[in-house]
Amino acid sequence: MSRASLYRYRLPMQPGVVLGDQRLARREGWVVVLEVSGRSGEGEIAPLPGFSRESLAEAVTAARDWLARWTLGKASEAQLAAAPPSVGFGISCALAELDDGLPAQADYRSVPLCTGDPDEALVHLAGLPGQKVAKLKVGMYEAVRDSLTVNMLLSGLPDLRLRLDANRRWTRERALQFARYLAPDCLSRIDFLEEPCARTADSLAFAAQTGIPIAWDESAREPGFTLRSDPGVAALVVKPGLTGTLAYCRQTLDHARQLGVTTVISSGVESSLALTQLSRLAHWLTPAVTPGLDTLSLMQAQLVRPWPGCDLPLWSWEQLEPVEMMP
Ligand SMILES: O=C(O)CCC(=O)C1=CC=C[C@@H](O)[C@@H]1C(=O)O
Ligand SMILES: [Mg+2]
Repeated sequence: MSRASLYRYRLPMQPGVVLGDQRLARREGWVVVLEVSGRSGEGEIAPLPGFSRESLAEAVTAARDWLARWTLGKASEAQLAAAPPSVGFGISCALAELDDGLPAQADYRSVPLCTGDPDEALVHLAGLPGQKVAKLKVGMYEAVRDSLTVNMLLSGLPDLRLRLDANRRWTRERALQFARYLAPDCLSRIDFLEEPCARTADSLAFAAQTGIPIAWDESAREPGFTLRSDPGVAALVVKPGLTGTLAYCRQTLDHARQLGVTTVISSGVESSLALTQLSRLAHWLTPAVTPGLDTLSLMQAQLVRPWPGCDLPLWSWEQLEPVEMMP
């Protein structure tokens, strides 16, 4: 006997959270629960506004449709692969948990995300043990201000390395302006700059002209994108929650590895439920690369599965809204 359930959640974000070009007051999505012969598996379906092509309505419609067929034994992996990415990811995680297809082990490491006051970030990073790598958003202010922040962090902490992310906000000229203001002795400690320019050609030209390695993130999820081992491309950021089924994510990671491109598993600002699954996935498939999963600090609560060490309130199943499934 197969049983599928969907639960709607609406988690409040911290005040002032801006992702891409959108302010996000709350994070909405669904938890899918699959039960078969006393075993169960869970997954999270959470398209991210401004980053996912599918809307919340499209996601839940596709999820209810596939799940209705699954309970009748008439759904296929191919149909799931053709579903919107957030649906493919959430349901494939639940299916994987049903048959132990997602290893339970994780180390819950993450590269800290620097948000808010750079001086506070400096103090926080100074206290971190071991190899210091942090992520910093750029492109939201003037190029000179962003470069001053980068210079301050890297000169203040000689053992710090940075992942930067412009979310395709710059023109080539603005990106080059940013690079010109960077302290030359700091450049070697920038692991990569995600998505500097709106146009991929400009991002490649930026990498070639400045020697600053870039990483693809949003571009790699655009229709027609082909990953190549272009000079200057250091990494591919993979957000499984926005990419698709676990099988497709594995294919994507394997393809990048064959091209010699480092892969970094990253959060799509899912709840603690999916983030713990992403940590397991990173430990399994990209164990040598610390993932970018430090997004719980953007939220005001966790969801049914806590992230170890996080002291945000944990919402229980009773705080979720059951969704009526298709007959
Ligand atoms: O990658 C990380 O370290 C954390 C996740 C993260 O930076 C992002 C998540 C979702 C959207 C963006 O704001 C941003 C990104 O573009 O990578
Ligand atoms: Mg990014």
